[in-house]
Amino acid sequence: MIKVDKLRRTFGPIVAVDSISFEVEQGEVLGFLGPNGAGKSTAMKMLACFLEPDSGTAQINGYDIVKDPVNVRKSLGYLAESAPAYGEMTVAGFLRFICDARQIKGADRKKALERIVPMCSIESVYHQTIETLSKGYKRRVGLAQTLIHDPKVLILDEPTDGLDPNQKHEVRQLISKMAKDKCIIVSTHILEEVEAVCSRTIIIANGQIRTDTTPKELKKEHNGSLDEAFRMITLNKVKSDN
Ligand SMILES: Nc1ncnc2c1ncn2[C@@H]1O[C@H](COP(=O)(O)OP(=O)(O)OP(=O)(O)O)[C@@H](O)[C@H]1O
Repeated sequence: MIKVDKLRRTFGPIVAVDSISFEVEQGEVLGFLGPNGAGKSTAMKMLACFLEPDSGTAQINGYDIVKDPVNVRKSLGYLAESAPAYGEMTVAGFLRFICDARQIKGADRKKALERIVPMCSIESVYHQTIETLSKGYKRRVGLAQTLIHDPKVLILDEPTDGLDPNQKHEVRQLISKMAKDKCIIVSTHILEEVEAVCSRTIIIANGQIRTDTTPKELKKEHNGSLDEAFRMITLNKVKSDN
């Protein structure tokens, strides 16, 4: 469902994403791990057609991100790192706006909203303006926006950022519940999140893929500690670069 082929992006002299290739199948939740500035968000933005690659490409649900971005956007839900939402809109107004943009109308709209509002636990803030919401609720509204058209592919950039432990747990459960029918990439700094929701993990550092394995294997190879695995895999290379 996701096939990434030598995707590369630079910003002036900075190589943010350095020719990465990987595939993700339906039913997989791929954890995208890496230190600050590793290139995770840049890679996700390219997959979601928010940023053009310098070279390379990717197929999402069979559509090419360079040649067919409209169909790519229809096939996927993308939660950006700091989900952009219009502060002055109410949650209800914002979700109606997203439905308009995605051409979800009439009975389908009613069904979509009845599904998504309880799913993301935003009933209590539904008529509140977005600028007055706490960080956690803003994140949940972002998640509702991402899921409203029930896309096959989900690209979630730090979906639990800003949530309290209960909300983190809820969102992880939600991701696990959806996983069977979808193809999901989740970026995170939280190693326990990788264990909780990911069937596979890619560690990226300096724009390159350092490892592509299961969280279980990764732990096994590093004395039962994902923390150590992360440090060894990311810091080692930084040391040898310097
Ligand atoms: N618009 C931009 N202009 C210039 N440099 C950028 C831009 N976006 C990203 N970069 C640079 O590209 C590199 C990768 O950034 P990116 O945001 O993809 O990393 P990340 O792994 O998502 O980091 P974090 O975990 O901190 O969110 C960094 O060196 C960053 O400064």
